[in-house]
Amino acid sequence: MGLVQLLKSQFLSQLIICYVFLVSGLIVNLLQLCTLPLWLVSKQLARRINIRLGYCISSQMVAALEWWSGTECTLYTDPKSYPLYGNENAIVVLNHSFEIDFLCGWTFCERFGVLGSSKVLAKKELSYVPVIGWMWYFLEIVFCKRKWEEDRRTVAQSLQNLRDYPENYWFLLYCEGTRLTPKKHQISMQVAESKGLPKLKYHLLPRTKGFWVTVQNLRGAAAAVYDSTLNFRNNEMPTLLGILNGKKYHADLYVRYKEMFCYDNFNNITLSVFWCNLLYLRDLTSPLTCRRIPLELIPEDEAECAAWLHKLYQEKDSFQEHYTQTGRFPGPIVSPPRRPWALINWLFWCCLLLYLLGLLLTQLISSGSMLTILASLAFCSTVSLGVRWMIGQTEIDRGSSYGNKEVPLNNN
Ligand SMILES: CCCCC/C=C\C/C=C\CCCCCCCC(=O)SCCNC(=O)CCNC(=O)[C@H](O)C(C)(C)COP(=O)(O)OP(=O)(O)OC[C@H]1O[C@@H](n2cnc3c(N)ncnc32)[C@H](O)[C@@H]1OP(=O)(O)O
Ligand SMILES: CCCCCCCCCCCCCCCCCC(=O)OC[C@@H](O)COP(=O)(O)O
Repeated sequence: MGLVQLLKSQFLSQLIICYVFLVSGLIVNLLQLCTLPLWLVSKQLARRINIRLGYCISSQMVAALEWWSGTECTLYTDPKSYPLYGNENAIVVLNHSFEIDFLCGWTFCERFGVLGSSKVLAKKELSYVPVIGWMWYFLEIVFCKRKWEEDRRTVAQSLQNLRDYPENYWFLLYCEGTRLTPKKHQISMQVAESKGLPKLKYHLLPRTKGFWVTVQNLRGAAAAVYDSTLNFRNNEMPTLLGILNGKKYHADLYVRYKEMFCYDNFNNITLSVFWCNLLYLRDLTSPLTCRRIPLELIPEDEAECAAWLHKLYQEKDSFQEHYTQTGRFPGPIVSPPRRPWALINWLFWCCLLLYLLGLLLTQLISSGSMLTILASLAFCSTVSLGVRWMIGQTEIDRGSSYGNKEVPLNNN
C-alpha cells in the first residue's frame, strides 16, 4: 500500500472529510432557509440560487468519488445522442442494485452540467436525513410514501410544479422501488409469475405507477427517457465506506438507444419517430432511426404504459446478461471527462472549515479548561456517529422492508 493510499484509509482523514461535509452542509441548509422569502418575490431566482447551493453539497460527494477514490466512470451510448445529454430535460430509468448507484448517477449529472438541478422520485424517509434530505426539500425533489393511494395526488402535484423549472434537469426513477436483495427478488418474481410476466434475473419487477404518473405529468416538459443500466467491473459491490477509504472502483453505465427501421407500415409511432428525428436529430438520410427514447413513444394509457415498462425491464435484463457474459455493454464508449468544479468547491470548503477548526482548537487548548475539552470530544463523537448513521442510509443491509413481504397472489 502506497503512502497516499495509507493516508486515505486513516480514520482521521475520513473524520476530517465528514466534518467538512457535515458543517458545510449545515451552513448551506441555513442559506437555503434564508432563500424562503425570495420564493414569494421571484420563484425562478430562488430556484436558480438553490440549484447552486445544492451543488455545493452534492458535488462534495461527487468529488470524493472522482478525486478521492479515483473511481472511473465509463459511458456506453450512442455518440449522436450524446450532444443532447444535459441540454434537455429527461427521465432517467436506472437499475437499483448498488449502494452507491445514486452517487454514480450524480457523477454523470455533474459531467453533463445538471448536478444541481437534477431530481428523483425518492422515499419520504430520505427527506428527514440532515444535509442531503433538507437540501432536497429546497430543490423540489419529489417524495413518495410508497403508498399509491396517498402518492397519486402528491406525486402528480410535485411533478406539475417542475414543468416551469428554469434549468435543465434529469428526473431519476428507480422503478424497482427498492434495492435488490435475494429475498425481495424472490418475492417480486412470484408477483411476476402471478401476472404472467417473464421472470427477470437481474432486476426486481418494476413498479409501474410511478413511471406512468411521471411520464404523464412531464409530457411536453421532458423530451426523452434515458434507459440506463449500471454495473461495476469485477463483480464489485461498492460502498460509501469504501469510497471514504479511498478504494477505487470502475463503473460502467449504458444509456440505451432504440434503433427503428420503419419506412414501411407507417403508423402513429413511426410518425412520432419521424418528427422526433426532424426536431432533435435532423438526420433523415439513414433508415428512420430513433436514438434515446422520445417521450412521444411512450403510451398514454396506464395499462399500455405499464406493459411498455415491463418490456423495457425485460430488455434491461438482457443487457445485464450481455455484461455478465462479455464484461461490457453493447455500443460505443463515449466517456465524458470529469470537470474540476466539484474538486474546486470541495477544496474551498476544506480550506475554510479546517482554518476555522484550527482556530477553535488553538483556543480550546490554550483555555486549558477540562470541561470545554471534554465537551468538544463529546461533540466530535456525536458528529462521527451522526455521519455514520447517514452513511447507514445508503447500506442495503439496513434497507427498508418494502418489497420484503409475501403478497397474496391472484393467479387469474
Ligand atoms: C445515469 C444518470 C443518473 C441520473 C441521476 C439523476 C438524478 C439524481 C438525483 C438524485 C439522486 C439521489 C438518489 C436518491 C435515491 C432515492 C431513491 C429512492 O428512494 S427509491 C424509492 C422510492 N421510489 C420509488 O419507489 C419509485 C418506484 N415506485 C413506484 O413507482 C410506485 O408505483 C409508487 C408510486 C411509489 C407507489 O408504490 P405502491 O407500493 O403504493 O404501489 P405499487 O404500484 O408499486 O404497488 C401495487 C402494484 O405492485 C404490485 N406488486 C406488489 N408487490 C410487488 C413486488 N414485490 N414487486 C413488484 N410489484 C409488486 C401489485 O401487484 C400492484 O400491481 P398493479 O399495479 O398491477 O395493481
Ligand atoms: C464528501 C463525502 C462525505 C461523505 C460523508 C457523509 C455522507 C453522508 C451521506 C448521506 C447520504 C444520504 C443520501 C442517501 C441516498 C440513498 C439513496 C438510496 O439508495 O436510497 C434507498 C432507496 O432508494 C430505497 O430504499 P430501500 O427500500 O432499499 O431501503
